[in-house]
Amino acid sequence: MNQSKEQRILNFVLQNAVRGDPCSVLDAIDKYCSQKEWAMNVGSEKGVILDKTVEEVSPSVALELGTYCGYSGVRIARRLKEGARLLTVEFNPEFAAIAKQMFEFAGVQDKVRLLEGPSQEVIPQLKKKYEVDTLDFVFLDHWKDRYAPDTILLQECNLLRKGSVLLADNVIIPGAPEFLNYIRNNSHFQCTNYPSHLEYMKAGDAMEKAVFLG
Ligand SMILES: CNc1ncnc2c1ncn2[C@@H]1O[C@H](/C=C/CNC(=O)c2cc(-c3ccc(F)cc3)cc(O)c2O)[C@H](F)[C@H]1O
Ligand SMILES: [Mg+2]
Repeated sequence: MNQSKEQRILNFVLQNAVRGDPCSVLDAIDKYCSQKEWAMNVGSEKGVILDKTVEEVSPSVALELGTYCGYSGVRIARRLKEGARLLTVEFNPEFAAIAKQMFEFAGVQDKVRLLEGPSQEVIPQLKKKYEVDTLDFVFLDHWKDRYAPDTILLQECNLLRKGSVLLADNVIIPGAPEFLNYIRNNSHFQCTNYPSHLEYMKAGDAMEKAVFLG
């Protein structure tokens, strides 16, 4: 059975990156996806916005929705302080298996916990099953029409506290109009837009940061 693109990305990392070196893993994925096969990783340009936001927030507990191959999970985990953890949610078993191997090769597996399942089922379990009190940082990068409902669900489950930071990828391409409309017209969130470019392409894209005001 011929391999998937995601398996080819992982193989390229295993053969070209350095085990235990997260930066070399990110560089290998960016090299493969810019030169061989495009893939929907947040990429190096928007990745810097992600890095800066994680450094600014310095989260103890971070959540990622949409693990895919683990690129942004490695990107976030490598910046986490001692004892901090990333919970990342992925419902496609093939992608989850790829991402798990990516985290182990990068050496961030002790900081990352991959939760297999749909976000709408996992989010309500975070407090009881995964011992989360509140989330300091949330990276949204899953199906774009799920950004708004999951942001509402996070609030309904009391997972946000004053100062919790949401960062959403792709608010231009593919776009998340319902999310932008919801979050920018909601007095409980302070929003900032970060113009950038679509990963590995010249087209314009942007990230949106939303700070929960409580
Ligand atoms: C709905 N709840 C979910 N729960 C758990 N895992 C989920 C859930 N929903 C999806 N997943 C999981 O999260 C991932 C989905 C990522 C979706 N990302 C994109 O579509 C996306 C698309 C483009 C793009 C831009 C231009 C173009 F021409 C074509 C594509 C660029 C981007 O940066 C993206 O992030 C994964 F695949 C899915 O199993
Ligand atoms: Mg994305």
